[in-house]
Amino acid sequence: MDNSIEIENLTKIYGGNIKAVDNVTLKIGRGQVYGLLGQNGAGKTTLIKMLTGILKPTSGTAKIAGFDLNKDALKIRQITGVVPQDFTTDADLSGYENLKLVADLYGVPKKEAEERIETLLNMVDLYDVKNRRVSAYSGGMRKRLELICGLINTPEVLFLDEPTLGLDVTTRSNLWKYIKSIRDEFKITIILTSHYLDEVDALSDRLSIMDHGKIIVSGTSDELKKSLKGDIITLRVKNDSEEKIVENFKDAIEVKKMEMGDIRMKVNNSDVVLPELMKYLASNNISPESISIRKPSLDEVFIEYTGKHIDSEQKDYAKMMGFKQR
Ligand SMILES: Nc1ncnc2c1ncn2[C@@H]1O[C@H](COP(=O)(O)OP(=O)(O)OP(=O)(O)O)[C@@H](O)[C@H]1O
Repeated sequence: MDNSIEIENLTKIYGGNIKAVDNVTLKIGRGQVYGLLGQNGAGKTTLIKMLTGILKPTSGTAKIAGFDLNKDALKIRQITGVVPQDFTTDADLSGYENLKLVADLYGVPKKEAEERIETLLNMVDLYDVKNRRVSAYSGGMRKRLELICGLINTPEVLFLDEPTLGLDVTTRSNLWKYIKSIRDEFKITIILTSHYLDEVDALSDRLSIMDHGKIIVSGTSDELKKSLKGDIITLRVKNDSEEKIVENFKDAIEVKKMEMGDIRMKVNNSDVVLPELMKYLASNNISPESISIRKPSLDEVFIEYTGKHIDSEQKDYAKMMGFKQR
């Protein structure tokens, strides 16, 4: 497949010792939605900033639509669109005025800009409110406006950094509809960073899991789920019983104590192991607080490859506390 992005050994070290992006090598095919999944602090934003020419890499290189990051940063800025995490639109201006401003910044000729703005506003169902001040938009409407601001220069590659961060569940899935229609209509490459598993699952053709600045694993969501092989039993018991259970079931494909007191057991066949487990708990007078069986999900994939939960809620709260709104 024709690649839209080719990254080679890209590294960013902040202040001499914070390795935010660590030797990333990755190829991203043209016309795909590519998900970068990782906890806050995994290095996703830093990677995007380098790929859009905003931040200079410490070492390594990348080509965006054939342009070299270290030589053609200006050109890269012209052919990419970025929708950052924080709002960039001006709340005191109308939706239309914001779009016009961005079009002017990119030097889009007047007539072309008018046509493009109209098409984009219709695409995300904002045409009827185009003259309303952005301060009167809902969070979802404003995000839709931000989304099309990133498309004004008809980019070859669109970067969406946590596009639905802080939005409620309904608004988030509503926004997914628009992201899908952008992909289908414009046939551009979309790089999407997110710490929402369902979002990356629903939107990405392929994805990479990032952790501590590194790409841990890449593939389609199905490939990654299939790579897990086996059912997952998650069990929560009182603390002093955990070690005994882990020891007793050490012949499972994998058994380990997780953070928050869970025991995670990967087994070939949960239909066989579950009755054994229940028998063991009963005969040892251990009453489980909770027990669940799951076929591999993207959540399990994340745990398998990073050794931890993605823990969205806590991070959302942290994010919301510092969420910039004008
Ligand atoms: N300007 C900066 N100076 C110093 N350290 C930074 C800077 N920007 C980011 N970092 C650090 O680099 C690491 C990666 O941050 P980055 O923002 O790229 O992660 P992320 O996965 O995008 O998370 P988030 O979604 O919170 O932005 C973190 O440890 C972060 O604290």
